[in-house]
Amino acid sequence: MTRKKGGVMVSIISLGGSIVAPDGVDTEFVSRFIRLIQTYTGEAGGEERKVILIVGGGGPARKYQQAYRNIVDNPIHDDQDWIGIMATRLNAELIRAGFAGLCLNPVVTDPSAEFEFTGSVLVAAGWKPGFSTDFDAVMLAERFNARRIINLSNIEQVYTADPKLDPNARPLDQVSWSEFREMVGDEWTPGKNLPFDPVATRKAADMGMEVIAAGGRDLSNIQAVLEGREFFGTRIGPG
Ligand SMILES: Nc1ncnc2c1ncn2[C@@H]1O[C@H](COP(=O)(O)OP(=O)(O)O)[C@@H](O)[C@H]1O
Ligand SMILES: O=c1ccn([C@@H]2O[C@H](COP(=O)(O)OP(=O)(O)O)[C@@H](O)[C@H]2O)c(=O)[nH]1
Repeated sequence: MTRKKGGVMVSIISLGGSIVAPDGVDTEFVSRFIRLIQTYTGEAGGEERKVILIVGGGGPARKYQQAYRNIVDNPIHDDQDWIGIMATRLNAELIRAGFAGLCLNPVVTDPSAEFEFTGSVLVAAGWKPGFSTDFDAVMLAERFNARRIINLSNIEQVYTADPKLDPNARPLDQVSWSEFREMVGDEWTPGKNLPFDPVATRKAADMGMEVIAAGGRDLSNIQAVLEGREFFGTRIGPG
């Protein structure tokens, strides 16, 4: 999550579309979340605090992808992904504009390209087919030498299996990359609901990163994660 260089600390947050736009936009959550980040970046924590938010597609991404699958006989993976990407960009544009003066740069849609980060907050969205915004978050973490990604979703912890499908699924406080890879598999499926996508998982594991998976709606818990205090969630990391 963090990089301390020249007194600047950059936190990388993968903001799940499921909490920004579960169906339509959750405006109450979005305004409360923006206020939290405004307060966090505004406080002097001994160094300048900056935040990069990578925003997912949520309900609109899945609905439009489903509509496309209903319309054509042989839906193409890449086209499903491009539809999802556009939903991430719409959500991201809303968040960027919501930050007003704190976010001075355009939404980043290619984490490998040159871009400026002059404000306190930078907003990123989907890039290209083949993975989710989790992968874009890993790319940005690599670029900013961050060891940690905060992954906020509609679920408070990672479970042994999808708790919506498996009643015996157990929540985990900690899970190693190798165990997690067994859970999520290796293959990318457009629109798939997973705590962290398989392609992002491979890269984050190779880089020895740590992902903190936590619920997006508990703002005091998010603050605790940002400030390096005790929190409720799951640590995914090297074994
Ligand atoms: N092992 C697991 N642990 C927790 N959630 C899982 C797991 N496998 C699948 N899921 C599903 O992943 C969902 C979160 O992914 P997703 O809906 O894509 O969130 P976001 O939009 O926040 O990225 C959960 O609500 C849950 O149904
Ligand atoms: O760089 C990206 C980011 C997103 N997507 C597509 O957009 C969808 C929605 O993004 P994401 O899964 O990150 O949203 P969230 O799970 O947070 O709602 C994904 O399932 C992919 O189909 C993509 O192809 N490339």
